[in-house]
Amino acid sequence: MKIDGTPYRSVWVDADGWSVRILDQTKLPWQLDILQLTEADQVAHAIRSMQVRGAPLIGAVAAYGVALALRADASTAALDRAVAMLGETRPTAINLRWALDRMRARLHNLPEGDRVAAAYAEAQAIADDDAETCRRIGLNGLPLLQEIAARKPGETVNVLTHCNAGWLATVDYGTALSPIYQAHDAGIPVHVWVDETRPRNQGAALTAFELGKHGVRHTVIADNAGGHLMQHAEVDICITGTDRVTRQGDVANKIGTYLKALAARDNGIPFWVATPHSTIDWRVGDGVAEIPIEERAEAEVTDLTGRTADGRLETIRVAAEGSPAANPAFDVTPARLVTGLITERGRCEASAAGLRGLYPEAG
Ligand SMILES: CSC[C@@H](O)[C@@H](O)C(=O)COP(=O)(O)O
Repeated sequence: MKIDGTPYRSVWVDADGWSVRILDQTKLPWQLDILQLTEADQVAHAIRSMQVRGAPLIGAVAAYGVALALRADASTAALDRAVAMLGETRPTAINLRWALDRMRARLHNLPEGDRVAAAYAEAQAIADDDAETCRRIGLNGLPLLQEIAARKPGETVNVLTHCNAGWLATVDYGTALSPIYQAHDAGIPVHVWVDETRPRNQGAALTAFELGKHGVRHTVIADNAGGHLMQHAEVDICITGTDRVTRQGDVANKIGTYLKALAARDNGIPFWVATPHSTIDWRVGDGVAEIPIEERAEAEVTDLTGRTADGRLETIRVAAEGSPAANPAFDVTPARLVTGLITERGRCEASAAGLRGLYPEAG
């Protein structure tokens, strides 16, 4: 996708042919900082500190992290160490484990001398696969927005989304935002309600930035506003991304997604979740019981970061001094509240049967 006319992916290999470039997402939308990663430790830090975030993107960046580790030491022990170290950076998004398992499977049995080139090729394949997958998710989600537009000709199609599941969260195009970009490009008058997504404000900062750069009409709302807007017919459809879909169709996503799904159900509004194949965890059934939920630092809740009028980035405390905070970063929306899943293979019911129908070869 583009920023001010320049095309970007959210991760790429530098012109030097080996170092890895990312956009520092802790600085967006205020500064466009491109970081250069040269060691696996830096990749782990980038994922942990959320310089890169979003389930598909952390998988792809971790894959490049393995390549960087092997460049320093191509032994099997180093491969295993890198996979273990990178795999511990964030617990909820299954794409991380999916990408690292794929890297290990590809590289483990190769002679040491062949591993570095093969690691870069595999990481590139993961990144390219993600971009194409997300493009297809857009194509497969587009009819949902076209149907709404056909029901109310000339009127705005209002979509509500949570967190950032756009191109910044993937390698390109995004998941939840991909159908929205397709619809906008096709001339559908789409408008997006952007949940601010406390505590880290990925909606207000990243989704709003992306949509603005693409010229998509949008409005940032407090997380608590969605239910009210739904009650007053201001939302036609909710579309979110996900960090892990279970084989029975439960969906983990950014904290607060579950509450939006409940409000959508109460108001008869379709609640769709866009997911690439790499986000489906066939080993897990009951998402509420089994998906590990990341607990992040209290400071993300007690403090806020933003830009001052004179252009400085500043973090201030908004919670009462001394009050403790809890920060579960994700929640699980049970399949019964999900209208359906949008995948690169098409759309399906959020259920074991629905997923099996699209992925008959799975586990
Ligand atoms: C296509 S991204 C899907 C999810 O990863 C996204 O909705 C989300 O919850 C991201 O959380 P984050 O904590 O910013 O990594």
